[in-house]
Amino acid sequence: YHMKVETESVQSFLNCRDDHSIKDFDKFHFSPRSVPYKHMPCYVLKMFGELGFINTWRIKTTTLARFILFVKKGYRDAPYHNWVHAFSVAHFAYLLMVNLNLIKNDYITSLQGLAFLVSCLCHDIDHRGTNNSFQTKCGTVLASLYSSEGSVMERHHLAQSMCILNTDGCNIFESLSSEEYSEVLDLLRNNILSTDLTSHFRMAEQQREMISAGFKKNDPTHRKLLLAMFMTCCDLSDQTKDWRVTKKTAEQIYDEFFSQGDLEKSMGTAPAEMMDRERASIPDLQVQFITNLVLPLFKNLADLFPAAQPLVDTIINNKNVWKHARHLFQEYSQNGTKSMEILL
Ligand SMILES: Cc1nc2ccc(C(=O)N[C@]34C[C@H]5C[C@H](C[C@H](C5)C3)C4)cc2n2c(-c3ccccc3Cl)nnc12
Ligand SMILES: [Mg+2]
Repeated sequence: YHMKVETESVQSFLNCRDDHSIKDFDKFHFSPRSVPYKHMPCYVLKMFGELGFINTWRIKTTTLARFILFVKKGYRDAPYHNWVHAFSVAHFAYLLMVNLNLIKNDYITSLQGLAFLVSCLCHDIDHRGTNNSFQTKCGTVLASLYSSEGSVMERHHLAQSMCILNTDGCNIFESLSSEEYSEVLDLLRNNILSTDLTSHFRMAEQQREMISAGFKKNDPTHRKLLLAMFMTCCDLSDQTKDWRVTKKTAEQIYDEFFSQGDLEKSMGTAPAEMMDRERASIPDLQVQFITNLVLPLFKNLADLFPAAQPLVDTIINNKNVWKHARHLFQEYSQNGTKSMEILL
């Protein structure tokens, strides 16, 4: 059996070298969800290589390969919060570093870049398809562990990531010096905890001020705010792709949300509107989410990096499609059509 697992896992790292069907992998418009599922681990390895992390941080390829497979295995088969989501979030981190030359123009150091990519890959490990308020409301084990500090799920994702790093043959940071090691773990913690949207709302104001006052490259607070901003951009990067991608993502997210709402109803608690399939209007919720969260965030990014402006334009396009879809939904949902099917 072990032989089978080993050969299978080795196999999953060989086949992207000869996969010439993938073009534009380095471009903002590329959808990482179009990469064949079985090639994803190999493309993660490729991203580490292209960014120079394997050489700079003396990462053993076998260790990195094993780490990637353990991270992949750490994800559950949730409708949205699964390995494909993790791969797409990590891919956007790669796109930011490559297209905005973040390390070359020393917006971030190579160590911060390494931590950034690893954080994206690990940021939702072992997600159960239910959010923080569900953990606290239903008194789950994770809530008993972390609800006093908040960001319950994010603390669990961090804990799971640490477990993998402490697993034999998986510690990709083993060649780092002790101060580099403690810095990279600190970065992992800050990055993963910053993917809690509640804390994003708190930092959004400071990010706005930082951008308008002028970003200072050697200001440690600015660095922290910038990395937190990047993490949220990666987490929401499906919004920067064409309509088909954002529509499919919405289907997966509301599949998860509505299942949580059903669960809450069966437990006798009333779900939030966005979790309640009887009350939620997906186009309205998406217009709000894009207006209140996604657009301000990517406008900040484009203010600092003009090369990111096309992302803002795509987001505005998608928002207009949702606005246009709103009245289509009202018309169709009268006669019970499963609303998302009406959208091309
Ligand atoms: C397309 C899309 N729509 C989304 C609509 C809504 C929410 C959402 O959690 N809203 C909030 C709204 C307020 C203040 C906080 C805490 C709660 C109360 C719930 C956030 C997320 C959405 N989201 C995400 C996403 C990003 C990070 C974590 C989890 C997810 Cl699901 N990624 N893509 C999307
Ligand atoms: Mg998360």
